[in-house]
Amino acid sequence: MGKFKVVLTGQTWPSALEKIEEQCEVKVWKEANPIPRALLLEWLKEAEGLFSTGDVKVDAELLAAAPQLRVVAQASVGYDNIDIDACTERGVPFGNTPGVLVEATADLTFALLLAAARRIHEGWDHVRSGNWKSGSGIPFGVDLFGKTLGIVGMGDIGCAVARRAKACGLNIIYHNRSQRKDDELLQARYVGFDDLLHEADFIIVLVPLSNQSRGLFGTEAFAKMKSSAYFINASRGPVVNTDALYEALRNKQIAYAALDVTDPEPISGDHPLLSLSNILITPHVGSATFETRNRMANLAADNLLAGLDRKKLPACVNTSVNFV
Ligand SMILES: NC(=O)C1=CN([C@@H]2O[C@H](COP(=O)(O)OP(=O)(O)OC[C@H]3O[C@@H](n4cnc5c(N)ncnc54)[C@H](OP(=O)(O)O)[C@@H]3O)[C@@H](O)[C@H]2O)C=CC1
Ligand SMILES: O=C(O)C(=O)CO
Repeated sequence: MGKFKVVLTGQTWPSALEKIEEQCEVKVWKEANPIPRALLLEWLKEAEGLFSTGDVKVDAELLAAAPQLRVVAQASVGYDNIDIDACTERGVPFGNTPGVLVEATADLTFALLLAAARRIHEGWDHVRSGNWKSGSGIPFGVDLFGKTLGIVGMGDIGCAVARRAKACGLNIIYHNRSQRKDDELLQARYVGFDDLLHEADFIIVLVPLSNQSRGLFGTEAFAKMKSSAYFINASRGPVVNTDALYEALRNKQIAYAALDVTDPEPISGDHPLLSLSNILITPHVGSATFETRNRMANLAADNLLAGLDRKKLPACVNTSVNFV
């Protein structure tokens, strides 16, 4: 039997690539910019597997252009760029990478909270620019201990953030569409969305992007927050209305924002948000550690190879078409 034909929309880690290349003939997009749509569709004409690095839209048009496709695997837990219904209709299982990135993403999310609360980046700028002549002019922050953290999206990563927050003496409230069964264990209180906005000193957003969560944080939501609130988004940029966030920060309706994700993403260096002094932005690096990205690439490769073999994917989103 010949090798499977597989398309990779970007470069992946050597250990994962080696595994794929043992069984597949691969076409890899190696440029820094995303693969042009027309070229991707051309490449997919005969492809049996698609390995996505996250920067392509997988929809009915793409699936129609890939009649031999057996599986789509993506090296991320979020899959807002994938039309799951379209995959299911075509009988194509889609695999993502839950679990393996939880601790790294929780570390980064909590690091954003700490950096914003204690102005770590501003302190470093102060030192590096040679302005540290005495105790004056140093950036002052706010305490965490005894304050309230509101987590919107208390899932795998939200719970890992909650553990870190508990160790710092924060009280935790959270909002999901439904209450968790393990609140007591988590020592977290379930509240309605508006109550969370009113009560929280720090708000962390970790909801998947969906039609329900798109624009969840807009003018109305920011108006309900404390003027001393810190807002941290590590989920997806479009969960937040960027113009509304800009106004809320500019008018000091809220105190500070720290973002790992933006809309648009990447955000350009001359975007108005970047001119504000009460914001900190990292370039979507939640899972970006050597170990974690390696694990994600390998799980995605395992999903891909299982799908090509018509076997059960280790992590499948549309389980109704997962092979048994
Ligand atoms: N910055 C980065 O690099 C990374 C970002 N992410 C993002 O984080 C997201 C969360 O990941 P993970 O924790 O693994 O996912 P999980 O599925 O484990 O958790 C998601 C949680 O969000 C809740 N939720 C879903 N929709 C809504 C909604 N409309 N309103 C309120 N709560 C909602 C769910 O509860 P319920 O169903 O009860 O509502 C669930 O508890 C990913 O989808 C991804 O977008 C992930 C990894 C890295
Ligand atoms: O996994 C995800 O959803 C990311 O955003 C990148 O790790």
